[in-house]
Amino acid sequence: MAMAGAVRCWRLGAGPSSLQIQALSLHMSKTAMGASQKDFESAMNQVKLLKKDPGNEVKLKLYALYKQTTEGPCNTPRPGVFDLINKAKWDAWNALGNLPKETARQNYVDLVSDLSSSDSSSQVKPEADRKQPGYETLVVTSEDSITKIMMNRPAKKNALTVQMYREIMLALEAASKDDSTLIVLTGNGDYYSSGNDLMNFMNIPPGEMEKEAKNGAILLRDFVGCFIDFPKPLVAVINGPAVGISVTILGLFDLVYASDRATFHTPFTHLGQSPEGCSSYTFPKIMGQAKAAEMLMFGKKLTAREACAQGLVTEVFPDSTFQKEVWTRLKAYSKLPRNALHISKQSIRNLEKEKLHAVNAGENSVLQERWLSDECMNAVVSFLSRKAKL
Ligand SMILES: CCCCCC/C=C/C(=O)SCCNC(=O)CCNC(=O)[C@H](O)C(C)(C)COP(=O)(O)OP(=O)(O)OC[C@H]1O[C@@H](n2cnc3c(N)ncnc32)[C@H](O)[C@@H]1OP(=O)(O)O
Repeated sequence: MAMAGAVRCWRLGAGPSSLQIQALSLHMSKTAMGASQKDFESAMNQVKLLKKDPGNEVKLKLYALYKQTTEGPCNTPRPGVFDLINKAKWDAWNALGNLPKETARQNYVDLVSDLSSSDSSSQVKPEADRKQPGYETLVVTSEDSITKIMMNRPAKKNALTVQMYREIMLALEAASKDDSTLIVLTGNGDYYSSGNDLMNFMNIPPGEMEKEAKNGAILLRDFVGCFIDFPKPLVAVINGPAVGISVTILGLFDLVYASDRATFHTPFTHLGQSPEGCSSYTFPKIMGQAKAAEMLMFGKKLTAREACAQGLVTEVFPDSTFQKEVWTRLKAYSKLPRNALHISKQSIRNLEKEKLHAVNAGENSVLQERWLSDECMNAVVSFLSRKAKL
């Protein structure tokens, strides 16, 4: 809503200390002898420096006080019923009745002083301060109502260790309760993720195989369950190639943005394994039976553009502008009405939740058996011995 004079612009400007000093001096002048014309002018300048948009209700109040101070009581005709913005402004001004100009000026200065104080205390912290502590395999940050969960094992192509599955679940749990509007999952480095860390299958004492397979299936059930039940919009920012489970759970995301460098690969048969992440249900729904079979059964690797054409990816961006374009888009989306967005997500998901949990349980019990098979063990040993052969 544009409002002449009083609330013209909200732009980046003075640093916190100068804002605090000006807020303090405004506060001191108002308590001493009533606001002067100079205080009023200074407050008008101060409004332009606010970093945080105070919202339409406050802007209307500022507008009304500004008009009352500079022109006195409202005596212009009420704008027509369809001129919504000017009508709201007129109503706010008119509501001040015969408030004396000096009182309006004082109230304007007081209001700006309060806004400046809260604005300076809520200014954006540097990146290091925004990083949430307590994660070893992730970097979790919150900014612009977006919580970003970044997988952070770039040297291992963000392969998912047991610790990483657990930390992602914890980060999702925290994000479901924080004040963010959107949640992003992305990867650090050249890969989005190379899927399950094949070392998860190693160093298991011979007698413990069945127990470990059972534990793995429980962990996987809970991990995928978090994505099924997640109440807010989930966005995957696919910065590079994605393999295995990092691909299959994409069917549970709301938006998937990919760099044109990304690829999508689910080599389950090659690994003696079977699909998980609810992909045996979501992929045929998303891309049709034939294309899903090519990926999930025959391990066909898709380019980002192919994955987009098949409906798995929302949009593909050139790698050179990927981060800039995606984050501009997400920042705009994060300003949408939060509750409406969350309710829409939940309405869509609730239709499928029961089915998805049943699919998740079924996939995991099949996988639990697969992990004990020779086919699976041979594939893991073959990957791990590859390095030794080089
Ligand atoms: C609790 C259990 C839940 C199970 C859920 C079921 C999930 C299933 C899946 O996700 S199946 C998919 C599993 N992933 C893979 O099969 C990929 C294996 N990795 C590769 O094929 C390659 O590493 C690559 C194509 C991803 C990348 O190749 P390249 O560019 O040549 O890089 P490097 O191979 O040299 O990799 C660098 C470094 O990272 C290690 N690494 C990469 N991916 C994995 C992985 N998935 N598991 C373990 N380690 C991985 C690789 O060994 C190198 O390590 P090094 O530097 O040699 O120590």
